[in-house]
Amino acid sequence: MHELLREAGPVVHLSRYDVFALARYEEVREALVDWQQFESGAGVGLSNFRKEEPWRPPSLLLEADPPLHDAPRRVLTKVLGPRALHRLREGWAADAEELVDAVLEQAEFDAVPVLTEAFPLRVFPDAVGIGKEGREHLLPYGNHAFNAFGPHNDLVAAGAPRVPELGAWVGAQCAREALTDDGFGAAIWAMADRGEITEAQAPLIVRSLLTAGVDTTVHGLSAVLYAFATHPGEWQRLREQPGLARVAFDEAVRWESPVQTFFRTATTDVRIGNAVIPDGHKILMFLAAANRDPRRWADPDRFDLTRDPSGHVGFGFGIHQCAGQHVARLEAEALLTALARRVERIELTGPTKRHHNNTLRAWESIPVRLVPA
Ligand code: HEM
Ligand SMILES: CC(C)Cc1ccc(C(=O)O)cc1
Repeated sequence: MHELLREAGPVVHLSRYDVFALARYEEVREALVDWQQFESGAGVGLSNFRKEEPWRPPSLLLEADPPLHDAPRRVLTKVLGPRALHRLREGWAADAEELVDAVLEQAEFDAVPVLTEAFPLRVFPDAVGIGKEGREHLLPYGNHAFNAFGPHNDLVAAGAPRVPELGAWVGAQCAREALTDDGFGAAIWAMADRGEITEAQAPLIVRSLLTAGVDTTVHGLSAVLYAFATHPGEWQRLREQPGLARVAFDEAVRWESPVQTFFRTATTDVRIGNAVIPDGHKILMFLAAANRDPRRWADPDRFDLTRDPSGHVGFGFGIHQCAGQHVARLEAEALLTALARRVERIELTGPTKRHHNNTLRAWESIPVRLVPA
């Protein structure tokens, strides 16, 4: 389907929702970079916040344009910066080794609940500094948030009944008194003390971490695990060169694109090629199609560790490029390094199952056998 969209032209009008689709690498990258003509402030889903009430108060990063976007972004860039991640590195590596040693006791298991869900849920909530109770709310909350970027279909309807409870729990975790004093959350509140942001903005910035930081890495880790289970030659390459773990994750994010699509809104009549996108219309960006555009990538459908995946749009591009990409990469590096040292081969032991979501390319089940090294 992505091929069809790419070949139909630089812009494709999808009449069902009256949106303008971009599926080629150049056009997607340019739309992501051109925040003035393609705004985020009207929402990055199908819903236009200028016409419809958002399902929750808009994000101060994702759903904001400069200048409102600037201070919250500066804060998250610092809070999720190299120094903060350096402090987490050793602990996350040890946690990953412990988890992998434990799963190697089992001959066969479903890698999704046991590994790719378990690891992010083991390290990330503690890194944010939220309480131990109720963490089972995180995945369904994120799952609904990602569905909510799409049309009001059965997936959104299925999640709607739990929104009040999930939203209340997530909101409560963002309060200063709910957070430990050593996590990302406390660091965000400390920025409010320094006047970099207001006290009113602090909880919403913590909410961004809880919304964007769990389901994405769960499905990103599932994607890289599935890639290695189906490409044994690449797994051997990683075992020979464990330093390839980080680039392997980026190649998996390019190849699978856990975040498949999201939108921008035209702030004027925008000309692309010989098409004009009328002011106020939604633009749907197909990241996965851009990440496999033969105009940009040689042999695009191949998961290939010898490729340089930099420049992929799986984490977005430009001023909204993923603020947590280094957190995601550190999680992946920890888990992949622990696996590469201990596992000779990853084998699928049964049919895999997808988890359907309006935005995420997600996994329900990946049954595997890990052959110990
Ligand atoms: C594999 C994992 C991940 C993927 C594929 C991913 C993907 C993305 C993408 C495509 C965007 C751009 C959205 C846009 O341009 O409108 C984005 C933004 C963002 N991501 Fe990630 N993300 C991941 C993990 C994370 C994590 C772990 C965190 C938090 C620690 C996070 C926090 C954010 C935030 C706050 C934004 C908004 C940035 C802004 O608007 O300035 N993400 N992410
Ligand atoms: C790919 C993006 C749409 C992921 C995402 C979700 C939510 C937020 C937030 O700020 O709540 C930020 C980023």
